[in-house]
Amino acid sequence: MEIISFFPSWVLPATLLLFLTSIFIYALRWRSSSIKLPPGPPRLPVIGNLYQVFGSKDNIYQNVWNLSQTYGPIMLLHFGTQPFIVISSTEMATQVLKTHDQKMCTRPYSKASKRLSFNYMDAAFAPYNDHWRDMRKILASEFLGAKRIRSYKNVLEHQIECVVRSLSLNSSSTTVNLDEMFLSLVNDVVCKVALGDHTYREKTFNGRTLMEIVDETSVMLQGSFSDNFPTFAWILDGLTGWNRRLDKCFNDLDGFLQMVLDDHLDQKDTKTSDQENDFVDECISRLTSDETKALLMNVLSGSTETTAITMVWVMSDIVKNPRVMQKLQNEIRSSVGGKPRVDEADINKMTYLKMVVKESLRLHPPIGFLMTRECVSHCEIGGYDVLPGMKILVSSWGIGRDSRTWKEDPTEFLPERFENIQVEFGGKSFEMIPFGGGRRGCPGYNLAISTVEFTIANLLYLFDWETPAGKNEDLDMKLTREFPFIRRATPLCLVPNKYN
Ligand code: HEM
Repeated sequence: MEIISFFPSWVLPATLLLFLTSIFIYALRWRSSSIKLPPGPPRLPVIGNLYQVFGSKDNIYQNVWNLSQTYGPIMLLHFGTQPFIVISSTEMATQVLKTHDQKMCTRPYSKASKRLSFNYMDAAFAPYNDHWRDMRKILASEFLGAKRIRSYKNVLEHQIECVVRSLSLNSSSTTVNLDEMFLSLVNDVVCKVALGDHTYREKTFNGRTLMEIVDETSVMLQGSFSDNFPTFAWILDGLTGWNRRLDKCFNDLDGFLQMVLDDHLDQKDTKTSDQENDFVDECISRLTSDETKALLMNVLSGSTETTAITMVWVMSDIVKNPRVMQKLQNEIRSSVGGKPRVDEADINKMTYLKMVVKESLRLHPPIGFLMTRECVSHCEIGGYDVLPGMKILVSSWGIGRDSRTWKEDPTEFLPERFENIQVEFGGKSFEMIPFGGGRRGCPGYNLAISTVEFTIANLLYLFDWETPAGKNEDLDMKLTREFPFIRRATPLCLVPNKYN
């Protein structure tokens, strides 16, 4: 008692505060020194590991895969100053997309994704929150729900009919560019189903067609160089003209979609009761205009290129492997009988077709790294710490070729491997993940697969396909060095011969 009264009254609380602060600092130091980050290759100042990923002649997916063979299925790379955790095995992908999904399911901020998603009003780039959940539900019920899928399939059937007619009119020696043909087919279908009218394909805003605007949007969504050098962002993006390009892209996207919304609002009062609401009508009735535009951006940029690129790779893989083409055509032609076209019920009988599409998606997923995720709270993966704010890149390209999972000739195109391996999409298994998984997995995978199967079955039913030189086995399968879509380095040009 006496001792306490000997000191001024502030001394005791101050000592206690000092003591607690020291313990806190010590605990923090101890904690940070005990943090075990994943291994990674040595990095250079400022650019980090960019030179190892973009510096060699191989494609970037192969470069990252090669690094993972040395540093392991979970590694740390720095793109500029930004740390990325790179995942390259089924086991580690299961940890990210299933075990720790809730801690890994937000998307990182970028200037482009914020602007082009109308301030994160969308379902693909929005952070993980209630708004994202609501938008995803609307997408699932109004674009991917049973009623809309029925009309999607009718439109697809009609468009395939148009493609078949135009192919049949060509002479048998005419070469067809399948990259263009598939993109145009998917764009027509998605435009009609999402916007209610396929003539939007021909309309322009500021001199740009919708597809040009969507293309540019996909490019800008990859972000700017400065995303990896945030300290210099304002100088780099200003000097390189990137800010101006983003402004133009946003103005075109916003302007075009506003035109679509205005058309729908104008027609609202003249619609008769037997005319069904299209996707835009449904969105307008329950969302703000920015939310509607953001969701339309997701549908247009998320479904068109991805589906068309998949069709190009499936067709390339089939043509490159005459044995597979023959076996597949036998299956299709015997399932359909003598009918003029393949219908949906026939597809259910075609087990080999399903294996072929899976095998192509395994070797050629159109998106080589899943859309970047960001860790929201500390977790441990493969014995390493992953810290909040770190970005996560999952290599679907590498995982599909991993010899630990795909033991039999992993780089060979061998659809029969699926006779013994059960693989399902939608986050049920992670041996191959072309559609990602977990909460942020692709909601459109069923629609995409059925579109690809139906289109390919019809084209193989009605035509035999060969390369202009007639040597199908020699088809070049090189990839572009582009990011994020994995495309063929050269367009797929083939000659269709009508099958009688
Ligand atoms: C072959 C075609 C397609 C492929 C390969 C594909 C692939 C992907 C991938 C890899 C992701 C990221 C998943 C993740 O982070 O785990 C994704 C997300 C997404 N996809 Fe697809 N996709 C395709 C078709 C479609 C279609 C037809 C739609 C229809 C609207 C669609 C809408 C979306 C949306 C909205 C997201 C964001 C999901 C979220 O963040 O919650 N995709 N897709």
